[in-house]
Amino acid sequence: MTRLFNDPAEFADEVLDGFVAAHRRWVRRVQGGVVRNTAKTPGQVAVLVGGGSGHYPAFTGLVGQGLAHGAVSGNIFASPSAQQACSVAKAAESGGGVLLLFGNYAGDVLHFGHAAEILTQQGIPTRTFAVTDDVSSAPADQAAKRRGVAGDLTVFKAAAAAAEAGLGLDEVYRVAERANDRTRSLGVAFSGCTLPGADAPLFTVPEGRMAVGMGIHGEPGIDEADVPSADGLAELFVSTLLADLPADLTDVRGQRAGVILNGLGTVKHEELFVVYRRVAQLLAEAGVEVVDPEVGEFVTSFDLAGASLTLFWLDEELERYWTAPADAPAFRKGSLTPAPPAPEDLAVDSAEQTVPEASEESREAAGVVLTALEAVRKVIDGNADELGRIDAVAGDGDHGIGMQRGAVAAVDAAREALRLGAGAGTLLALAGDAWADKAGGTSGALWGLLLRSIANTLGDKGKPTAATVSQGVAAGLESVLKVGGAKVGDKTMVDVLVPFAEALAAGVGESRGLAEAWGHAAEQADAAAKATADLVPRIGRARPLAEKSVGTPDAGAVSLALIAGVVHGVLADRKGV
Ligand SMILES: Nc1ncnc2c1ncn2[C@@H]1O[C@H](COP(=O)(O)OP(=O)(O)O)[C@@H](O)[C@H]1O
Ligand SMILES: O=C(COP(=O)(O)O)[C@@H](O)CO
Repeated sequence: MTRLFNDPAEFADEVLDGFVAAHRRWVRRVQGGVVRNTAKTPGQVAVLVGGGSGHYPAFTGLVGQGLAHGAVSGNIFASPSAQQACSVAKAAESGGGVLLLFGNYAGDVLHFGHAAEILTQQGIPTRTFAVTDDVSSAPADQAAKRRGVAGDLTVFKAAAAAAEAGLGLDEVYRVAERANDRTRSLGVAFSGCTLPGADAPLFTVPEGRMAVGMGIHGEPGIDEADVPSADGLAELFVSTLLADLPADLTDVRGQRAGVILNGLGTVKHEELFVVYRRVAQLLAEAGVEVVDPEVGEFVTSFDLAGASLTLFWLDEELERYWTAPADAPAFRKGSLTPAPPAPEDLAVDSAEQTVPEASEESREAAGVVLTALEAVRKVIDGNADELGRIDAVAGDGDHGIGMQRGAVAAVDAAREALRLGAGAGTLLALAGDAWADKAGGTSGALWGLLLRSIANTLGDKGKPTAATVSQGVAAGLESVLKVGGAKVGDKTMVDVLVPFAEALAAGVGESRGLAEAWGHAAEQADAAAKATADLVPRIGRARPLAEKSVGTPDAGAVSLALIAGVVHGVLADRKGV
């Protein structure tokens, strides 16, 4: 239960403000996250870590000498945006390129991947790597599908120490990959977490029972069992992880391993030490030599009651990086020579925004686009709680907040664009970028793409027509399919976007006006969204909770249908559109 918060939608930003205020020796705030507050080493690879909030000390608490150069910080349990990652990367990089490290979650993969493309195009060589240490999230022969949990720390630490040692970008990437190959984690949960403002936990575990293999956003595990003794939990952890070894390791006797016993939110350090006592005995009995074990909180899951064990199988190189000194707000090891503080003035991009020239007709249409976005904002505001509730049935409960943050940002950006004289295309493009930036998460990335695709087709020259709008929606659909990889029937927003785009194109092809064709398409969208209740999810976070989700529609499908409906209202009010 989270007791102390103000506006839930502002919680993650306010966490960041307070964190930075308390840790100025290590970090400074930049757009999108934090960077080290110490002088840069020219030519050093900048290792940036990131993901959603709610996992402290991941990710911001791991920024400092010997560890990350910066952290990109999203909303609670939602990946940050590509814009945030670009902004933090530009503040942190010092000429050696950038490695973006994050856990393997859809939104993170989309946003960090897009950021890497943008940064590389802008002359900053950038690579990404997704951590996949959670053995419960996929079988060993599908290790690339596994989620990233507390093993984030071993990969972050090894890569960052390699960067600190002066290795180049490709070499630092190689170290991250090797560290990930040799890291395995298993988590358990005794009760769920409750996000700020929510009146119920995101998920529950029956009293006296334990979810085995549960992920850090309540993703279901592989089993449920009675809550064991501390020794019993240690035995489960160690036996499971010794049965899932890296491919190049067959006999653990004589091997050296880093160990992390991680509290997931509300398990006391004292309880962890009791568990660790037995973990250490069991590893010694198996002939494993433990190196620099860590017991505490490293990657949490808000106020979830649970714990995880991570084994990091070391070779000579990985051990050097695992044991190298580090000094971050939430992780200190050894002693190092403090770097001088960073200069006061980190370059801030303060150039006045301008917009390309637009025709009179396009500027007029931009006003209609703004009205439509205002209607979208209103309908999302009115349904945010319900969207969160639906998303919590099988997802992570953040869809309402994410859509709300996206819609608010889109309207603000669109108003400013209109003030600057933008045409319809530019206004919608800026709104889409602002949506993706503030919403984060999978749907933020996809909504940003969708709006940008429509914007590109509208352009700033002539009056948007039914045909250009329909082509824009079709282009948006194509991008969402390509980038998101979902198909019809997977139980996502695609199940609504496909019939919507098809009905719109058909209506426009029959020479109906835009408002009429859109209205018909919106009815199809509404029916398609309702029909997703019958589907079993095959992609995204809802996939593992497949059965639980049947009977509830997909949150992203519902929000898309709501939006299609209110935009029709705006178009219908504009006779002749
Ligand atoms: N690969 C995908 N392609 C299209 N839509 C997707 C995909 N994955 C998830 N979605 C949509 O995103 C919605 C979840 O959005 P949101 O909660 O904002 O993101 P996250 O799951 O990253 O927190 C889902 O309800 C679904 O409609
Ligand atoms: O939840 C997270 C990312 O989830 P997405 O579904 O990818 O948005 C985040 O907490 C871990 O980075």
